Amino acid sequence: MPAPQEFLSFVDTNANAFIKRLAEAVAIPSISGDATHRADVVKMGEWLNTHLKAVGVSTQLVDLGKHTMDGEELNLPPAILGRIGDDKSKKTVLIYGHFDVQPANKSDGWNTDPFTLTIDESTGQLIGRGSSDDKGPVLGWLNVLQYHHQQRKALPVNLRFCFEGMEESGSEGLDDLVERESKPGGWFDGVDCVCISDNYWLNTRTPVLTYGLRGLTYLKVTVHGPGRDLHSGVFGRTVYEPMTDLIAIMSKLVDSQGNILIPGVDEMVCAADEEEREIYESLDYSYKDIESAAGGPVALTTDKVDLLMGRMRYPSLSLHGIEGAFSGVGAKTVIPAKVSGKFSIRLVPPQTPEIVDPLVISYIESEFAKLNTKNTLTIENLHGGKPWVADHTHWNFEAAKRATKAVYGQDPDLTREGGSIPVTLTFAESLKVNVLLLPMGRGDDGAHSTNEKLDRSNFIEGTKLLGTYLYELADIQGKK
Ligand SMILES: NCC(=O)N[C@@H](Cc1c[nH]cn1)C(=O)O
Ligand SMILES: [Zn+2]
Ligand SMILES: [Zn+2]
Repeated sequence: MPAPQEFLSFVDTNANAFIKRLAEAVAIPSISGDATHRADVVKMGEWLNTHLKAVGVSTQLVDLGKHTMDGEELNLPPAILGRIGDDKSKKTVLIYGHFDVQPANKSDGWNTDPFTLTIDESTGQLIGRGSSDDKGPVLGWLNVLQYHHQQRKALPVNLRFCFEGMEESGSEGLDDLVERESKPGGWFDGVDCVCISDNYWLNTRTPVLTYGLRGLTYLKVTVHGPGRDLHSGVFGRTVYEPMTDLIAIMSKLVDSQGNILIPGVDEMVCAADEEEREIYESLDYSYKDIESAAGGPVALTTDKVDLLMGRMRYPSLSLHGIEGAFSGVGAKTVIPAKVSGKFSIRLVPPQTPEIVDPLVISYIESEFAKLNTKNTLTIENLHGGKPWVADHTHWNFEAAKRATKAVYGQDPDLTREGGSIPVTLTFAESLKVNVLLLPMGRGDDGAHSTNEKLDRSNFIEGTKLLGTYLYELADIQGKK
């Protein structure tokens, strides 16, 4: 059953109203990683809940309890469960998305206010934090629902929803909820497949379906010693300096070619053979795509296969920042008393945080011991998640392939994503069904970066894609 022409025309006719709704969502700075914005994450959840109910979805806000962030105890933002349709003759699809965003300040280098959706009429870009990750895709589902509700059309499948407000901060509390609701009689009982729209095309041209995600382990290494910050003229060359020790440690984690220096971590992953390299060779990609998305000529290599494998099938270690270090303007001559280095490792099968963390911790401790310092070291895991790989020959992917061909007139590339959505594996394992990643945005959207954008055409055609996928699912031979 192809998507009705009436649906496709409805999306075109209502495009400006959909963009206006996206602007409302972007205006709520729902930054999950910043305690001062916790009320905004809750507000964003309430906004989404109201909009879901307005298009006929029955919802429930679920309290996920409390957590501690930066030493402060906070209420976790409630998750939203939704359901619409209970027709036993139809497939039941679970949709996941998140309504929290990464931090953003104009001073980071944004050309516009990050929380005011700015429409660049010359390029068609909708610029604002969360436009692509993940408010645009979540609102894409609202757009699909609006058509069916307003035009009194039955959906081709039953839908279940799970939206959370902590994805950018480790999805705390969500695994327990998913495991509980996947049991018989739970909210997700009867789900036949899962669809997540929360990643990106590889480039700006070719739509993709994604069948893998890297896992993550995020670590914080703290070095402290002096009782307070010190004057470097008075104390320099007389005391062990925490920042010097931390930089020594951080510099031994990864080299400038991206090789992970922690013994056993890179070695855990087998090398790709020729047959596997051919899979990457077939993808529409060039080092120029990564350089234009990165905004500079900084690719590690011009070899497309090595670049793609670096992103999709090998682990990577990135240094993110140093808390407690002097970072202001001017030339403060301070010796910081306590500094914390933050870094993460993207993991691929067979790596998990449980396997990799002990290697990292024992390596850092042994390197720290070599420094012969009197300072003290502590290592914490801030959060993590396992990698995930799915069967891309499943009917769930086949439906998405047909939908992509119908909307974009081209076959999608099949990719593994370099990022992480930890709950994906939880869905796959708890429900024992296929999970599909069906991205809306392009590879140069700048998710997590400055000037994040979603192209107007990706929002509008992407909405058509999500709706068309539901019609193709209804049609396809599979369970039900
Ligand atoms: N769009 C998915 C995404 O951006 N996921 C994050 C998850 C995360 C983990 N810790 C902080 N964020 C990612 O960085 O891959
Ligand atoms: Zn996301
Ligand atoms: Zn993200």
